[in-house]
Amino acid sequence: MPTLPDAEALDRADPFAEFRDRFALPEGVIYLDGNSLGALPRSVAARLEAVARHEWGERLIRSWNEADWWNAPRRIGDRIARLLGVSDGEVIATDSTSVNLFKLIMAAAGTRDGAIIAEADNFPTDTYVAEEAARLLGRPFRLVAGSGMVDALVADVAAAVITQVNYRTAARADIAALEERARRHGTRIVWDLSHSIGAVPLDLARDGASLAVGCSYKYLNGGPGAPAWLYVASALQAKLRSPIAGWWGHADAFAFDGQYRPAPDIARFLGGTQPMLSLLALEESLTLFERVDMDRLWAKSVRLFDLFAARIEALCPELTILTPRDPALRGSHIALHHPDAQRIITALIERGVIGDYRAPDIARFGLTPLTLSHADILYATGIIGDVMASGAWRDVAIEGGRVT
Ligand SMILES: Cc1ncc(COP(=O)(O)O)c(C=O)c1O
Ligand SMILES: Nc1c(O)cccc1C(=O)C[C@H](N)C(=O)O
Repeated sequence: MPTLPDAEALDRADPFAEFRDRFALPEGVIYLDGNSLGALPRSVAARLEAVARHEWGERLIRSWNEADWWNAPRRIGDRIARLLGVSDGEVIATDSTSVNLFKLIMAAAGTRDGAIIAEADNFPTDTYVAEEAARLLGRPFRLVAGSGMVDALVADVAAAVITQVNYRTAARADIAALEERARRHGTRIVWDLSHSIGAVPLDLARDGASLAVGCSYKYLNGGPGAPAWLYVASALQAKLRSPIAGWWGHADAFAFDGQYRPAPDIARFLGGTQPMLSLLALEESLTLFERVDMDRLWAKSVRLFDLFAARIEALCPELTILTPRDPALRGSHIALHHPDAQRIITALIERGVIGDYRAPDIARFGLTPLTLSHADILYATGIIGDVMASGAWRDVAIEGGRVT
């Protein structure tokens, strides 16, 4: 079993060690939930203060032009595009993931007849939105097990919603293989990359993906409720129509034209006025990624996972690792099965190890390479081992409350 000297040796060779100080993490906490809400980058707090006091407080409405607020969704989209492996002008930062899913499913399914399908084991918002889109369009709707998606991409399917990294198990789908199959049948896939972006290396252009959405408050550290993003490959942009025709998506917004004409480009997927404070917080957090090589970041995630998994296997025979062991088949969190996962997570949070619980029986731990050291994993797994060996979790009262 790996021990502290092993972890310290890995920390000495860690190319991302300097990033930890860029985050404002509280003392006495090992934060293993960056896959749900990313930690606060110190520079984001400073930027928010400057934007509020100066750009809003002093420059007032002039900041739409002077501080280029108006172009923030595109500007931030271009930064996100680099993490997706696509080009400038193909991504826009806006709305929530749920709203962006709605826009892209309606747009994609609107180009041809056919059913809408979604994964039965996906994060519920994806299935809710897909089913409602099918109802609005009068199309058949089918739920498919994630593992059955390849076979489900058949000729009568207009659009499929697929999440690359599953929110519970972290199992990772093969974008290139699914796109290849979808192309053969003229089906469009809307990818949800909420648990992928900023965690696993992505190359959507190479893999043939043309539509995607995702969150910014997880591995991108954009803050609670940070604006999400959407990607539409440039070749498709003029062919797809957003179901939300708002003035920010108009070809000439300041003409205040009575007739809606969608912008010719990615801006047609904007609705109304965008949340500037949140967008600029996200813009600031993305500066962290400017100097991050995603392959190297992923290599650190793999080291953190291997360390975590080896220690859990040695210390906690009652916990079963649900996440695939092959790095090519998973994302950057680890899921452990136990019938009393909620009590265990609550006991760990009381001891400063913050992970989360997903009903009914999964304990989830995010392995975010920018904020975690290998020694953190050593200490955290040591505490998990103590809680399991002592049975301390059995005394935890669950009072109808939820653990997010
Ligand atoms: C796969 C996936 N999609 C979407 C969401 C959330 O969407 P929204 O930002 O609209 O709440 C989450 C997590 O909250 C998620 O895990
Ligand atoms: N988006 C969240 C929220 O608004 C409240 C609590 C948690 C979340 C999450 O991000 C959940 C997360 N997508 C998950 O993977 O379970």
